[in-house]
Amino acid sequence: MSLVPPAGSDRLAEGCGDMAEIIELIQKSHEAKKHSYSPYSKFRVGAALLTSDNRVFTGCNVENACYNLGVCAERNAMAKAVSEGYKDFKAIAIASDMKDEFISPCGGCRQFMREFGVKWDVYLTKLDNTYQKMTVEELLPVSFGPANLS
Ligand SMILES: O=c1ccn([C@H]2C[C@H](O)[C@@H](CO)O2)c(=O)[nH]1
Ligand SMILES: [Zn+2]
Repeated sequence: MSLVPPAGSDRLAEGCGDMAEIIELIQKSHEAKKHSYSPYSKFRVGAALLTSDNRVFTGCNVENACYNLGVCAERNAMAKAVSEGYKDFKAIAIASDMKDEFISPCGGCRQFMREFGVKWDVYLTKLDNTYQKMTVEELLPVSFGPANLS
């Protein structure tokens, strides 16, 4: 587990580009969470996806009166990126309002992530900005992917 300095504190990030990048990504996932449309679960989630050319695509969960049509924050962020021509992903940060637990992506989102490779990073965060970093491979071992169809 690692501790991310609070917003506005750039000191720890100085001289450490990667760290600054991750802090920013986590902050963006919290921003995205503000747009969460979750009147049924009342569980807000935001995601910020970093592409290999350093673009960020954000997403939030979007629920529906027909419950099963709801879409997760992570999948919305990935679909936004892919639909704009970006599918090389470096990392995704996920934020919820949980204080005591790291938000963990659902099985469907893990499979959706896996479509775009297993060697990229997923930052599971808590409200206080502490995070757990896992690769897609760690989240979904022994997975089924595009190569299995060729
Ligand atoms: O990682 C997660 C976990 C849950 N949700 C959403 C789905 C649903 O809208 C709500 C409750 O499960 O949270 C996400 O967007 N991402
Ligand atoms: Zn999901």
